[in-house]
Order: sequence, then C-alpha cells, then structure tokens
Amino acid sequence: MNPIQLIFKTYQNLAQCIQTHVSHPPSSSTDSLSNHHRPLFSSTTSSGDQSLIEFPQEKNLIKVQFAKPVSKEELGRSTWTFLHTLAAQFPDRPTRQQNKDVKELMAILSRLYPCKECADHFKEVLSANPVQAGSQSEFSQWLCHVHNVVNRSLGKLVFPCQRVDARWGKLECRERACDLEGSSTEYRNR
Ligand SMILES: Cc1cc2nc3c(=O)[nH]c(=O)nc-3n(C[C@H](O)[C@H](O)[C@H](O)COP(=O)(O)OP(=O)(O)OC[C@H]3O[C@@H](n4cnc5c(N)ncnc54)[C@H](O)[C@@H]3O)c2cc1C
Repeated sequence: MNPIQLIFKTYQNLAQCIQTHVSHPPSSSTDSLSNHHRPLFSSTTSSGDQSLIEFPQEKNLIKVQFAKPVSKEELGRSTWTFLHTLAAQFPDRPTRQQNKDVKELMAILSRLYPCKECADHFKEVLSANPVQAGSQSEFSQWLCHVHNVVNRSLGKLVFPCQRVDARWGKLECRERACDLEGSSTEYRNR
C-alpha cells in the first residue's frame, strides 16, 4: 500500500468508527444490552415521562425511561434519606476514622451539594452547628437538629427529634450484613 492509499484507508476507518459511535454510543459495563440486542434504529414516542424504543430484530418493544431534570425537593428528600439512614447505621462506638469520615462527608456536602444555594446555606449551618458524631445517637440527634435548622429556614414544620429512631431505621439487610461495625474489622482498625 502506498502512502496515499494508507492515509485514505486510515481516514475510512476513522469515519466508520465515528459513524458507529454516533449511531450506537458505547455503553458502560453495567449496561445489560449486548451489542446483539442494540436497536438497528430507534423510534421514540413520548408517553408521560417514558419513551419506547423499538428493537426491530426481536419484534419487541422495550420501555426506556429517559433522564429528566431532578427537582431541588426530590434531591433534598433523597439526600436526607441517605443521611438519616447513614445516621441510623452509624456505630454506637465509632472509630476515630469513622468520626473523621462523617465530618469530612458533611464538609464535602457543603461544598459539592448540587444546589449551590443549598450548599452555601448548609455551610453556614455547619459552622454554627459543628458535627457531633461520638456515637450513633449523638450523630442522629445532631443530624435531626441540622435538618430542623434547614426546615425552619424554609418555613417547614420542625420534626420532633425524640422520634427520629421511629422515623429512620437501618437499611433492610439480611443478617446485619450492612452494619458498619460487624462488616469490616479492617475499617475499625484504621
Ligand atoms: C443538606 C441540605 C441542604 C438543603 N438546603 C436547602 C435550601 O437551602 N433551600 C431549599 O429550597 N432546599 C434545601 N434543601 C432541600 C430541603 O431540605 C427538602 O429536602 C426539600 O424541600 C423537600 O422537603 P420535604 O418537605 O419533602 O421533606 P424533607 O425536608 O426532604 O425531609 C424528608 C423527610 O424527612 C423527615 N424529616 C423532616 N425533618 C426531619 C428532621 N429534622 N429529622 C429527621 N427527619 C426529618 C420527614 O419525614 C420528611 O418527610 C436541602 C437539602 C439538604 C439535604
């Protein structure tokens, strides 16, 4: 192959590669659709927040939910669920590392929470209410308190913190496999 042919061939390969990626974007390793099952073409029809993608090879219709913007409220509810569940599972006698980690987590949240106004406000809340995580109950009470500070600033009702254990339980997990304490001695020794 002479140099001109070589350049032409390389260009052809590149163009083919781009075309393939545009029509079938690469999937992550967790994507359950193998290349064999990818649609040759896709037709989408909106029905509420769901759309249908047709797989002509299999004469099947598979419902695929497309991303839509998450509201500040949804994000807030999910984040509080994560935080209160973390507090419910926090060890009664945390290691120094666990204590440090939870403080760092809150500091990171106050910098990276994907709602700038909320993150800035939470930074102020944290500086007025430093994290207390000497035990499970101390951490869950502290979290309940700071959640109430946010509630108040939004004109919401204050939650009775003596009921926090009734509202937020541990993650449903067989044989306490999700417990921080039992599950990782390595972590405990750090
Ligand atoms: C760190 C952080 C900062 C935020 N800052 C802002 C902000 O500045 N501006 C803004 O508009 N939104 C903010 N949000 C979102 C806001 O707090 C709410 O999540 C959102 O308004 C939805 O409120 P909600 O009424 O559904 O209940 P949420 O406040 O999301 O609470 C979820 C559930 O937790 C329970 N709960 C309520 N209070 C407590 C408590 N004190 N202790 C334990 N459980 C409780 C209730 O059962 C409630 O249904 C923030 C969220 C987070 C996580």
